[in-house]
Parts: sequence; C-alpha cells; structure tokens
Amino acid sequence: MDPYDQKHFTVVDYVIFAILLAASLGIGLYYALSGGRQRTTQEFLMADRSMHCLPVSLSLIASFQSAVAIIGVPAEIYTHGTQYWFIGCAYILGLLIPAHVFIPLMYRLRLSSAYQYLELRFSKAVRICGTLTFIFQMVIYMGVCVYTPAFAVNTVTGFELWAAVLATGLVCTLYTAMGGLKAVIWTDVFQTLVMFAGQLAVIVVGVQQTGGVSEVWSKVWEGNRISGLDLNPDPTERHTFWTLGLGGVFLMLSLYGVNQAQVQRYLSARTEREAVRSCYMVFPSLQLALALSCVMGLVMFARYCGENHSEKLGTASRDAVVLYFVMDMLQGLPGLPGLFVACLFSAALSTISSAFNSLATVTMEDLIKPHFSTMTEAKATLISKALAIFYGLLCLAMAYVTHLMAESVLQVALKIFGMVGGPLLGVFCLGMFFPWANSTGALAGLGAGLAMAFWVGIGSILTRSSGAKPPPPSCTATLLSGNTTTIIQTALSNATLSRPTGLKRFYSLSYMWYSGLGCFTVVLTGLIISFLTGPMKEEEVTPGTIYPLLGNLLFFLPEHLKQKLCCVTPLGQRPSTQHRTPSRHKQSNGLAVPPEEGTSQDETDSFLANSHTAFVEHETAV
Ligand SMILES: CC(C)(CO)[C@@H](O)C(=O)NCCC(=O)O
Ligand code: NA
Repeated sequence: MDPYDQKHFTVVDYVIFAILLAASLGIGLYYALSGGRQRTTQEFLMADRSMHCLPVSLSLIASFQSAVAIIGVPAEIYTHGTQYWFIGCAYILGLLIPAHVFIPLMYRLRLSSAYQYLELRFSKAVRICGTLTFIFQMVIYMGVCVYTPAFAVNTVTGFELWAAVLATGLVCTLYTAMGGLKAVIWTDVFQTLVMFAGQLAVIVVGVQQTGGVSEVWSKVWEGNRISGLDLNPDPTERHTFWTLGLGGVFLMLSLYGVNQAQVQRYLSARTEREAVRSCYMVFPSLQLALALSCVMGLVMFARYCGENHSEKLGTASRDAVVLYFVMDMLQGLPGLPGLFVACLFSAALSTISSAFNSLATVTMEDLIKPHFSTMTEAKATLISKALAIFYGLLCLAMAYVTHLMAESVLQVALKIFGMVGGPLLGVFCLGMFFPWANSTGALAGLGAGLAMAFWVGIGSILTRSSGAKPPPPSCTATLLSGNTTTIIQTALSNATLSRPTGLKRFYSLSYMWYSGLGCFTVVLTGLIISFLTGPMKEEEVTPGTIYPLLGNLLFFLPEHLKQKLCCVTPLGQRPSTQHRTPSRHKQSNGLAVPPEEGTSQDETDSFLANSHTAFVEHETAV
C-alpha cells in the first residue's frame, strides 16, 4: 500500500527511539521505588498533592498536544494557510477563565475527581453521567492518539504498524501503572522537551534546505499561505477569527477547565497559588507549541510546493504526507529522523499516559469507591493500577477502531473534544454560574447537549459538509497553464455561490463551534427544566460550589437588588453560621505545606459526607 519511495531508519534512529521508551520506563520505575512507593491512592492518583508549578505546567500542555497536533497542524497550514494560527487568540480567555474560576473553586473543594463536583452541586446521578461522558470522550480520543503516529511512521518508513501501536500502548501502560501520577507528570516534562526539540530540528533543517528565512517567506507569500484576519461572521465557515478565537475558547475551557486529565494536575499542585501559576505558565508554552507546528507547515510548503507533490495531498492520508516530507528533509542527517519519530511518539505517549491515569482516577473515585466505603488503601491502590492496565488494553482496541476512519486526524480529535467535551463543560457551567439549576435540569441538559452535538456532528459526516473550502489553488497554479487556473477559480466561485440551506446548513456548522453549541444547549435546557421542576435556592446549594458570576457582572447594583436578582451572596460575605463552610480546607490551602498524611483524606471524606447529607436534606425538602 506504499505510494512513495520509502524512507529508511538507520541504526542511530532506532537507538534514539529505543532511548525514548527506555527513559520513560526508567522514570516510571524510579517513582515506583521512591517516595511512598505508590502504596496509597493519594500518591498514585494525586502525586501526594505536592507538585511544583513548572512540571505541572509542562505536563498540562503535554496532555492534549499529541502526534495529532504535531502532524495535523502542519498539514492544515500546508493546505489551507495560516488561518488556523488564530486559535492562539483563544488561549488567552481559554486559560484565564480556568485560572480564576475553575481552579479556585475545585481546589478549595479538595476534590480528587472533577466529577465529584457534580455530586456536591447536583446529585450522584449527575456525577455518574458526567464520569461516563468523560470516559467515553477519552477512550475514543486515546484511539486516535495511539494510532496516528504509528500509522504515519508505517506509511513512510514501513515500520510495522501494529508493532508500533503495541510498543507505545504497552510501554505507556507499564510506566503509568508503576509510577502513578508522579511518573506521568515527570515523563510528560521529558517528553515535552523531546517534542519541542524534534519540531525545532525539522524547522532548522527545512529553512536551510529552502535557502534561508527570506526564501521561505517569499515562497509562502507567493503561494498565498499567509492568511489575514478573516472576520466573516458566518458560523459555517470552517476557520475564521470567530470560529477559532471565540469557538476555540469553549474548546479550551472544556479541555483546560473541566477535563479530569487537567483538573487532576491542578489538584496535584501543592498550593492553590501554585496551581493557578501553572495554568498561567501554560500560555507561553502552548503558544510556542502552536508557533512551532505552524512554522513547520510553512517551511514544508516553501520546500515542497514547487515540486508538485500536490496530488499526494489529495489522498486520504494527507497527514502521512507531512511525515513523508519531514523524513525526506532529514534523510542522510544521522539521528534526526529518529529524533523526529521520537518527537511524534513522545507527544503520543504523554497524552495517552495522562488519559490512562485520569481514567483510572475517575473509575476509582466516581464509580468504585462510592460503593465500597470500607475498602482498604492497599486494595484501592491495587485496583487503581489494574484499572490503568485495563484502560491501556482498551486503548489498543480503540486504535483498531480509528484504523477504520479516514479524515484529517486534527479535525477528528477536535470534533471529539467538541461533541463530547462541550456538553460536559455545559454541565459544569450550569452548576457554577446558575444557582437555580437543579439536578433534573443538569441531567436533561447533558442529554440534550450530547444529542445536539451528535446530531450536527453525525449530520456533517453523512452530508460530508465539514465546511472545508478547497485550498488556495496557487500551489498547483504555478505548475498548470493559465486555462486550468481559470477553471479552478470558476469552480471555486460556484462552490461559494451554492450555499447549503436548511438542515444542510445546520450540518455545515464549523466544527470549531461544536463545544460552544454543546455547552450552550446544556445551559439553556438545564435552566428551562430547572425552572419548570422547581429551581434551587441559594441556601440549598452546597457552599463553595457556586461562582458568583452574575453577582460579579452586576457589581454596580446595590447589594439587596443583587441578592434578589442572582440569589447568590458574594464569596466571603456569607454569614459563617448559616452553613458548614469547608473552612478547615481553606486554611490548609493557604499554607504552603501539603496536608499531613492520613488526616487529609479523612477530612475530605467527612466534608464530602457532610455536604452530601446536607444535600439529601435539601432534596427531601424540595
Ligand atoms: C487542543 C489544542 C488546541 C490546545 O492544546 C491543541 O493542542 C490541539 O490542536 N490539539 C489537537 C489534539 C491532539 O494533539 O491530540
Ligand atoms: Na502529548
């Protein structure tokens, strides 16, 4: 099935690849044998809540930066130009909001799983539905992550596909199950550095081979690959400033605000300030990662566009072509092909390990622990390790499912984030910002949000209207006669004239809006159903689970009017006798020392038990 002349690995390349796997395993082994030797769930799943902000922040960017982005973003830039780069604008609000809204709220509740919040705020049923939604999202995403680098490397070098899938899946399962979250975070740090090094190497070599920066610039400029700010408000336009910069904020919030993989990292930080700081530090690193992958796409365009590889880009595996170009550029430079392959697999490993660990956490904390209140720590830790292994094997099965799909991997991954992550974000927003929302509303909202997202998502697949315009023709135009160019341009304008109508138009909604649509549907449905079934009152809501958004937005109104309108007393003004506030936890957050071993878990449990009892009382009162 190989359409190109294959590129081959030298011994050095294999050695570099082997070093990556061995180093990751070594870090896993180190944390299996040091510290508390992974004998408590606090250590295995929460890294003893003792992490500094620097490793946490590098680990945060690694979670959702996989080989999908390393290959997918350059492929996108190569074919459609730099418009996608504007997603960087979404990182501003997409990280500021988690840092100042989601992290303080969740950290102060001393959660282990983000979905514990849903039980505190709503009910057990909402928590379980939230957890199942998250598991569903991550299991599909894992498949894409493990399959993408193996497939690309297989197409280009002939490296055995399923051997690569098995090697990544098994190595990752092993170090995750041995070393717990500490190993996951520290391998993430190492793997993120390898990832940056690989991308940088390709860019440097590519620029040199093209003949310098100015040569690259003039080629991409002539080739129409530098996109201006597209302010077209049409939501069916695949990539515009609005879909990327605004729709992207919802995508970022669902990933960096409420996704367990990230929440777990915030919670593993030693103090709340450290957690907020790590979120801030994600911003420059994520911009750097985006810039590197976009520049890589441009360099590849400058290097290869004139050589008429364009028909290869027309095939389904456009993503594999990117790797073909990379391997072609690095051929003959000892070690560099291996470095880039290590970069791809690093990106994949760091994502899959985060997924395993977060999946083990939610399965343990949300699905198993609540039913076995007397389980010993040793048994719980053993089960958590078994769960990490179980999800590792499930991941291999999911890789096979991905094998059957054929779309741009970047688009597939971002669609999964949007379709499943968007509604999940909606439930959290409903709970945090709207005190009236009740459990029935949250369940109905989540159902409606998922239904809406899948309706438009599956609709777009069936009608094949993902909204992708044909790429700017200039790359081919330089090789074609003037006549053909005119034909292409006529075809282009015809395509823009025949706009889809009705349901087709709904299906052609840009995939960048899926998160926003899902979130909005959940909040709207949730509020309507809550008001119909009896909205909650402030006194009934577990303290500390609401962010006084409306109160803050209406800061100019007098206090009594605000309370009438939003039913929320601003944080800090709540009379302390009215409720059992988790004051002891607030105190321990303020200190720079981790909570003492043994007592902290009990404290949390008793707090959770109390607030749950409180909730049950309210429930019966309603
Ligand atoms: C999710 C963002 C936008 C930000 O982290 C980016 O990393 C990305 O495009 N990721 C694609 C999915 C992946 O790399 O697996
Ligand atoms: Na990653």
